[in-house]
Amino acid sequence: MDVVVFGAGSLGSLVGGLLAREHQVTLVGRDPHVDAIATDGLRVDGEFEFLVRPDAVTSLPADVRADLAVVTVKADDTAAAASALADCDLRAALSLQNGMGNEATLAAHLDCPVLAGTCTYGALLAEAGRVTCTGVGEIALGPPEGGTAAEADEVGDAFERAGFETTVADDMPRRLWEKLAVNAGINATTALARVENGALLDGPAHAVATAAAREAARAAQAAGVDLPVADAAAAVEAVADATAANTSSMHQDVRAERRTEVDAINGYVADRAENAPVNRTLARLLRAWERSRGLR
Ligand SMILES: NC(=O)C1=CN([C@@H]2O[C@H](COP(=O)(O)OP(=O)(O)OC[C@H]3O[C@@H](n4cnc5c(N)ncnc54)[C@H](OP(=O)(O)O)[C@@H]3O)[C@@H](O)[C@H]2O)C=CC1
Ligand SMILES: CC(C)(CO)C(=O)C(=O)O
Repeated sequence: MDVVVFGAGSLGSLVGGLLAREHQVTLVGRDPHVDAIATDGLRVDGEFEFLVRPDAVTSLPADVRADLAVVTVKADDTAAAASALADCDLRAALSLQNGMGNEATLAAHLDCPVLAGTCTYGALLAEAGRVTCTGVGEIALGPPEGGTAAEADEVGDAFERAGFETTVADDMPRRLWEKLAVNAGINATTALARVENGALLDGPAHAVATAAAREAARAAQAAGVDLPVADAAAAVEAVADATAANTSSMHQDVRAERRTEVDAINGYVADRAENAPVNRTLARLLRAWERSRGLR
């Protein structure tokens, strides 16, 4: 497969690096990372140890043709990524981003089927030209509205051949909402409390994280998705346990003084639930912090 990975930061570099062992990959990212890959290749370490030499560019040339575009920018950059990809001749696109609404943004710009994905691999861009896999997880992908599609089978097959733990799923709406509930519970709570994910397993932040996830499950139910409230709270606990030593992506953003994905996570829940005081409060606090840093 010819694959464009748009957003060669932490996750995009890991996914692109793994795909490049089997497929023709072009990474779209920023210098100095792109320059280092073009010069010395991309090193993947941590749970893996290999060097690959994918193409790497800072912007896509006009009229690119590819079988697949994998989108791995932060949620706020999805619209810009979609318009950069709009002139390409693509057979399919796949979002592996956290937060809700990315597939709809891509579909509004792209003239190809857009697939939804959830990803539980952990990735950290360690330095220019080197990405660390901090945890092997799973990629689930399928049509965002659920059901099956030939493109999902083809993309799933391509990921499997590249060595990913892959599930082609016919229940992506439920999976997307469950991942949203997990991120709603863990990300903002850990970012504001400045704690690692494992600190949510007990102690004062546990109730905040599980309450945010329960609200997300109620918003899912209001959207017609069968996500039991107890399952959402249990998912937060299971992920906090499995990733206890992790600094969540939102906590990393706050540490690095970067704008967060709060609008696509807690903000999304707060806007869709009839009553979501915990998500609304978490979103307001994060937005207040972003405002104080000139990030919004
Ligand atoms: N990291 C992880 O382990 C996981 C991340 N995710 C999700 O994946 C998504 C990406 O996360 P992550 O990889 O950590 O984020 P990063 O910020 O590390 O990566 C995104 C990269 O895309 C670049 N980028 C954005 N717009 C453009 C553009 N127009 N042209 C070229 N490059 C661009 C960014 O550059 P710049 O910053 O300069 O704009 C950045 O380098 C998020 O939704 C996250 O929640 C999901 C599961 C695991
Ligand atoms: C699963 C979790 C919470 C792992 O840290 C994550 O997706 C994130 O940090 O964005």
